[in-house]
Amino acid sequence: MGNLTTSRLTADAPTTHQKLLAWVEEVAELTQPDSIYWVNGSVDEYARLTTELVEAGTLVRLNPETFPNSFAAFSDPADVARVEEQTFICSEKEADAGFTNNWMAPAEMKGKLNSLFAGSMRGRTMYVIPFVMGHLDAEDPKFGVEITDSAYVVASMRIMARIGTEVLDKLTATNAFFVPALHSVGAPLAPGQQDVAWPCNPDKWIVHFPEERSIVSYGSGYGGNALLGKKCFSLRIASVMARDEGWLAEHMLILKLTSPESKVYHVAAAFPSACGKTNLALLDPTVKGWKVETLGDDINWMRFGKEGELRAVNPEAGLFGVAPGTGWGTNPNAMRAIAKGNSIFTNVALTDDGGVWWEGMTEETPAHLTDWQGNEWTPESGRPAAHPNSRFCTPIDQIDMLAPEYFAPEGVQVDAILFGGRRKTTIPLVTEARDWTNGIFMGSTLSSETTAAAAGAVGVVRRDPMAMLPFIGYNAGDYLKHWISLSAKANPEKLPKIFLVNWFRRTPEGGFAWPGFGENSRVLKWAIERIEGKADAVETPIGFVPTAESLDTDGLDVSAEELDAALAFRSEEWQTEAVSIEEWYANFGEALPAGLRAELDGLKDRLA
Ligand SMILES: Nc1nc2c(ncn2[C@@H]2O[C@H](COP(=O)(O)OP(=O)(O)OP(=O)(O)O)[C@@H](O)[C@H]2O)c(=O)[nH]1
Ligand SMILES: O=C([O-])CC(=O)C(=O)O
Ligand SMILES: [Mn+2]
Repeated sequence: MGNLTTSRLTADAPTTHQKLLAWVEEVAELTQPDSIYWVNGSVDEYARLTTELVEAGTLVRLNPETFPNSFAAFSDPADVARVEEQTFICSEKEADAGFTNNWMAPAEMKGKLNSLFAGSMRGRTMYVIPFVMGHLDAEDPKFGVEITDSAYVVASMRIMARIGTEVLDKLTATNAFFVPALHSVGAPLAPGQQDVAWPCNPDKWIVHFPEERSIVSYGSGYGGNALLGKKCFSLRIASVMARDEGWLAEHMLILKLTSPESKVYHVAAAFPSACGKTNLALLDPTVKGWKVETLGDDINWMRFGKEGELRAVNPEAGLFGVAPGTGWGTNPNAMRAIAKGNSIFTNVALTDDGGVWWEGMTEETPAHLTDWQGNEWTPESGRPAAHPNSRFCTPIDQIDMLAPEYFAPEGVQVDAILFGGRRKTTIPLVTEARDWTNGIFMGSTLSSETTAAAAGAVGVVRRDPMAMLPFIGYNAGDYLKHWISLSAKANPEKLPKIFLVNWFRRTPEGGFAWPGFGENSRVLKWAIERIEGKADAVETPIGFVPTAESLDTDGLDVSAEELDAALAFRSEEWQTEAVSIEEWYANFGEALPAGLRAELDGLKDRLA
């Protein structure tokens, strides 16, 4: 509305932060919303917003007896995953975005975005969400403000991040810097026009300006495209901040492991989207005497501490987990967290008694469901009832096994780093790196089959350095250099050991060679025993792999053939792999750190 004048806006706003006020005014003038609402993050506000979303048909309220205070949303069928093809890093220089990112000159992109956003919020409310990633009482809290015209985004952001009045008050009191994160579903309403349940636009743009540290997202309402505190801020923009400030923003889970001798270890693990982070973070160990507690399931901010130790913090406040495959058998801890309620499910199926269901949730398949597209569904329908990238969004403090250190701004000391991908062949269950640089080599050459978490083909092997391919906010060669140069700050005694893992290798018959999930605790146990100098290993050209006796297989229901298929280093597979790594490294040109080139040369020599 043209009558949202500067003075009225400023008078109503719950802040005196001049930059924030100026930005809110500028966006309102451009996007022309009906009204502006400052999100305070309260329980009452959440109740009101979700009730409105139910009335609008965006949310379905679930049965309060089985899923208290929980809702299901169903997206447009064309808005179900991150859109990597439409994701841009708009640095001043193209070289600073590097070959892994889409790039456009900032001025040109801003021209395009300005025309898309002109009037884009007509007929809608513009919500202003103050948020902080990481702890509000961190030494240097990382503030953001998301402006969005989607109440679904507001409700989801309340689960995923620390938001609202307390954040805004500190942002105002310290006159701190914040990352402006602008989002519109790109579906303005003409006067009297009826809204749809999931407004969005076929034209989608997920844009980052790394020098300005700002984000603009248009056309999608889906998770990673629209909850801008998550991948856009905490990985793409944060990776640039981390490069400049000397830390690491990584796509990693963080877990705490306690051995039978009550020794405490922390493990960080980078796996690409839909490759097992949430599941490992909530693991129910099958090895006796070992305890796992959760710190984070997706994002890890790490820095070297005063004693040269690597410390990790989870900047998020919720889980945005892949629903299919999450079940009472595979991940009971996630199921218990979900059962406490206060969750938003997106693109799952509905049961006849007002609950949710997805493939793999229960052993028995319900006889009748409403699928994620609102159609009648029976086991004979011949299609999945839930979308393969359907998600549960649940507060992290509902996890019974949450480690108390989650609440500590100084984080935890990392003892081991795992890099893992989804590979049918070649990559053994676990390989320990020869040393730190060799471990960075493993991370930089990580590969995985694509999944439903991003739009596009599924099952294609691609290199995904540190599981960060879609999330490095700058030149990937500089990113690898940053990993190497940061290690100079480390206490060599305290550098984590690095391991390459693969839960997804297949037998010749095509099944998974390794049962995965809780059984992955056997691999964690081996890794820790390597750190303690207790477990044996065989040296191969790619690193150290477990001996038959050193991996605890007590009570494991796996045949000798399966175990061999999971564990074996096969020279012929690695001949092919080395060629593929060479091709991958060629993309970096001069930007490839010399130490990593030397690692590849060393591998080739050892394989020859
Ligand atoms: N076979 C097998 N499947 C697994 C294992 N761990 C996870 N999965 C499946 O892989 C899919 C993705 O697992 P998640 O733990 O949600 O993956 P994620 O890395 O957290 O994914 P994002 O949230 O997209 O980043 C689910 O369908 C899981 O059931 C495992 O050890 N073995
Ligand atoms: O970002 C999202 O939409 C979900 C997610 O965790 C991923 O894709 O890695
Ligand atoms: Mn996850």
